[in-house]
Amino acid sequence: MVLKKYNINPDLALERQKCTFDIEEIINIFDGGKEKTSQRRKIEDVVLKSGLCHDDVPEECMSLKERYENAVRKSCFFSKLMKTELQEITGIEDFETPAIRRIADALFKDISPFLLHLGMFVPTIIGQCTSEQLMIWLPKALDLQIIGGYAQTELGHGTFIRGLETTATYDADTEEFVLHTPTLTAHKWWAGGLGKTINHCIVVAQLYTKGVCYGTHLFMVQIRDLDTHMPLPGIKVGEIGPRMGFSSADNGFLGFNNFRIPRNNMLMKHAQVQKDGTYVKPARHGKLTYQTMVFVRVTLVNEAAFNLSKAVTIAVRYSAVRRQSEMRPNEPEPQILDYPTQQHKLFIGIATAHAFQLTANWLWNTFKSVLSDMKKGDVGTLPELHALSSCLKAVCTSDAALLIEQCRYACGGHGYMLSSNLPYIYSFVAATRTYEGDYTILLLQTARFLVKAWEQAEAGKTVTPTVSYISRSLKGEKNSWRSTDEGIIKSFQAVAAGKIALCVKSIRDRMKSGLDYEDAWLLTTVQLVDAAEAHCRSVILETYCNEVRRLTKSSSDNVKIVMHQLVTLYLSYWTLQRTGDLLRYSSISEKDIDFMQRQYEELLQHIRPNAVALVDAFDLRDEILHSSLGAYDGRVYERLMEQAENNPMNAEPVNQSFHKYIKPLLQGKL
Ligand SMILES: CCCCC/C=C\C/C=C\C/C=C\C/C=C\C/C=C/C(=O)SCCNC(=O)CCNC(=O)[C@H](O)C(C)(C)COP(=O)(O)OP(=O)(O)OC[C@H]1O[C@@H](n2cnc3c(N)ncnc32)[C@H](O)[C@@H]1OP(=O)(O)O
Ligand SMILES: Cc1cc2nc3c(=O)[nH]c(=O)nc-3n(C[C@H](O)[C@H](O)[C@H](O)COP(=O)(O)OP(=O)(O)OC[C@H]3O[C@@H](n4cnc5c(N)ncnc54)[C@H](O)[C@@H]3O)c2cc1C
Repeated sequence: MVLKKYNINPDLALERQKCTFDIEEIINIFDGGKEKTSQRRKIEDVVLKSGLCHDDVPEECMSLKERYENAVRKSCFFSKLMKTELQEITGIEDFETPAIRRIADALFKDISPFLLHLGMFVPTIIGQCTSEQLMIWLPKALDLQIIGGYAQTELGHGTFIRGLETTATYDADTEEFVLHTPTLTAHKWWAGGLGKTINHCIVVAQLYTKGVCYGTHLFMVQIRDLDTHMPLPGIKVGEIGPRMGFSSADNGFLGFNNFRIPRNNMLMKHAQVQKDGTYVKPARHGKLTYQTMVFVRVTLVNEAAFNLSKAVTIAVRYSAVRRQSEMRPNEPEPQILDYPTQQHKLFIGIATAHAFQLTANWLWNTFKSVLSDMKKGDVGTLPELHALSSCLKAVCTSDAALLIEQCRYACGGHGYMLSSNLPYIYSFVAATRTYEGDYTILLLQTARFLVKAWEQAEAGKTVTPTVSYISRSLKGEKNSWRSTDEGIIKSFQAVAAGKIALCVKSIRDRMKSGLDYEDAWLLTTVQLVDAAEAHCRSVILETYCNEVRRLTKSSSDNVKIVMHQLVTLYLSYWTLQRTGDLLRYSSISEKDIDFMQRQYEELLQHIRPNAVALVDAFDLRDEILHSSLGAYDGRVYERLMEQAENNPMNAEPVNQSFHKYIKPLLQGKL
């Protein structure tokens, strides 16, 4: 759609005059410096000027097939643009560039069918191939001579990877693997792009050689002819059908009928099958084939932050424009943003977007540092990364989904319109809670790490920094509540330590009563999930505070004030959400809780004048927001009417169904 130009809505113009800080300063902080802001804007200019974002009809008014075809068209031209003009700005290998991810949303209101190519296929090649394999596939994949996806999940199993049924049996006579789908439930299911788009695929299958099963391994498989795009003989492939979101991407199913691939198509960086069929197991760590999942979990924290920032931008701008009800008789209707309950719904969204973005950046740096350790042969930091990325992916995607839905509630009926974009943002983020490891499953992985850390600390061993609070707790350090940043973080750590202690005790008590470890663990899983969530909260709170302090060191006083107001709001909000836990595990009193409640309500008032400026500081262009409610100019009603008038349903004054059905019904002739 071409966005019509309007003058700024007067309410929104007034809001911007109230701003107490330099927006550009905050924009630079989140981009990582002035240079990066300028590079991002250049990238956005190039993409927006390309005309690629244009749709003849709104995406939501297209059929599923049209949506898919439109998304493929845009993906192809976008890829070409990335190879040409954008390459000059970013450098071809720089797929990490967050600016590319951001501007991709200007093209796709839903998602690109190529997402998994960049999001999982290329990262798997980079992380799992030998250098010889890398030289064969990486240039082709980066140049889009081959397009790929990641097919792990099957109809019968997603979570339990060890239970996957697809087999890859080595045939030493021909030096090939034979891929086979032995049952209905063994069909690959869900892989993005698989339905119609991709010609190659990373397939996760149980490896058999010399009659022995060695568990799941990764294989590069060509599934379609490069010229005709027809499925290769022995391949059954298609689209799985409409779903809650992801409508413009083709999630697919895949089955193999004794399909042969060369030996070299097993990704052999970590484990190998030699020509004679001898299996060589990974030298360092048994779970290195899970590395792409860890990578995506890390990027999903960023997705949670980015999508929440979009939703809260839309809802805050709308709330500044929308007037409803009256605060006192005969007074003009106030902006709904003036209601404290509305501020309560929204300002936590702004603070959370900051908290998650800074946590995502920190996690990304941790990920890079673990990768560099692993390159040197040291896998010692991997368990902590796995525990961190698991709980942060679970909690951040889950919180973001809830807060995005809250943004929709905050926009009343208009938030329910697809043109608000809130339903799209929600359905995308809701899926992130499930894929790449379901919420509960990932928290249980973190819980395993926490229980182990507890046992290590008990044995007097040093534990990693993110769980050092366990050692303090075991030394008998009592928590004394203080309502400062550090004080609150310490109390949240005391909550996490208290919950981990209870889990350990429950497991041990259950074992004493005769249960084996597996049953004792199983019966404690409700508490274990809770403990892992509490640990994750303490990590987010601490990272957010530390990062704001670090990043605003040389900022102006006004930016320091407003960024710190949001930190305090976040800490107060979570204190009030978790009073039960804090009363149980810290020395917080009723009086302290009253103080926190008052502080929270005062903060809402302090933040109120800067609310619009704070969402402007996410620097999200209208073309990325795609929202009739959230555009920079605040012309909500004009856009809603514009969209209604453009609705293809209104192209004819009388729909044919009147003549076919309604009229005969009215006349008793049906
Ligand atoms: C156009 C431009 C766009 C740019 C694109 C860039 C970014 C885009 C952003 C979006 C993202 C991209 C794509 C998004 C779209 C959709 C993608 C969706 C993809 C998928 O969903 S793929 C399928 C994912 N599936 C899962 O996640 C399954 C979850 N299950 C598991 O991970 C495992 O089964 C399990 C639950 C971890 C259990 O595994 P298991 O082998 O049974 O192990 P355990 O016995 O439980 O544990 C043994 C031991 O191993 C440790 N462990 C487990 N996992 C790992 C790991 N990953 N790393 C390190 N260690 C691990 C575990 O902790 C245990 O350790 P102990 O010491 O306790 O023994
Ligand atoms: C939009 C979308 C895109 C996807 N894209 C891909 C892709 O590109 N490639 C790919 O391979 N896969 C993909 N997936 C699949 C995805 O990774 C899985 O759906 C996900 O990992 C969850 O697994 P599942 O469906 O088997 O859920 P299940 O494991 O069946 O989960 C169902 C419920 O059971 C619970 N549960 C399961 N096991 C346990 C346990 N041990 N303890 C306690 N509770 C348990 C879960 O918590 C959950 O509540 C995609 C999924 C979606 C929704």
